[in-house]
Amino acid sequence: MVLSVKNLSVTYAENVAVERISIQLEAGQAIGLLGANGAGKSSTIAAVLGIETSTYDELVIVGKSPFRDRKEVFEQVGVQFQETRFQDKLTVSDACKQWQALYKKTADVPALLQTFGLAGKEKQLVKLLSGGERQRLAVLLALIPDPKLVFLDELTTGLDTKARRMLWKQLLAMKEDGLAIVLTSHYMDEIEALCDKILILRKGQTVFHGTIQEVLIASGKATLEDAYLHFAGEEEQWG
Ligand SMILES: Nc1ncnc2c1ncn2[C@@H]1O[C@H](COP(=O)(O)OP(=O)(O)OP(=O)(O)O)[C@@H](O)[C@H]1O
Repeated sequence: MVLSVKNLSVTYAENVAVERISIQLEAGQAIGLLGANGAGKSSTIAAVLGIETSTYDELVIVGKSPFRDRKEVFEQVGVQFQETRFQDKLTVSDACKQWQALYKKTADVPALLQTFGLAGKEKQLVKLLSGGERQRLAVLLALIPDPKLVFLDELTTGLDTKARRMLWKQLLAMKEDGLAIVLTSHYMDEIEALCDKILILRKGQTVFHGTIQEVLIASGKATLEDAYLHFAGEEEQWG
């Protein structure tokens, strides 16, 4: 098991942001964490990584505790955040080198640059990359540790169709090689392309956890988008 979370809750002051969430993930599997804005997806990821305080019955990530074995977990887990911030004078090559320096063992960076369509852009300032290129760089950096598990937050927001397809293809190939993925996305085609199972949060509560086929049956809807809206409580109202 690459990730085992049992009954994890996150509370801010008196507000419960996530209540008793459980996730089990094996090597080569991907789970989609779904929910409306504010449903608790980012809080869950932060808690699983040990960045946010939480209560839980079990929290084991790549066989370790994110608190006691922070270093070992860090070496084997990649994280792509929604908006990665880069320094003004940083080039693509500098960013890769800085990231590589953080890890003992790293993936083949020139190969990753090729895969992500950034070969030839090594000397360009990160701030001058297009939004989509910067997004691809953020995913590339998350893969530099050659992780067993990667957290991808809003993976292809802002990417064009071709870039999205290329990224999916690459991640599917990495899954075949055993990479486990926790993905948050508001795009249901992305979830269908990459995920073996989904967990839908609504105001911090798990309202569905299962496969895509199961969510269609349970909701009585024909498409994942309709099934998602049914469970996430986004039908016909804000919030
Ligand atoms: N540091 C914090 N302090 C207090 N409340 C917080 C904090 N972080 C998040 N929250 C609240 O916890 C709830 C869950 O937020 P979270 O960011 O986990 O949602 P999300 O599902 O990731 O949303 P989005 O899709 O908008 O990124 C929200 O009500 C949010 O306002």
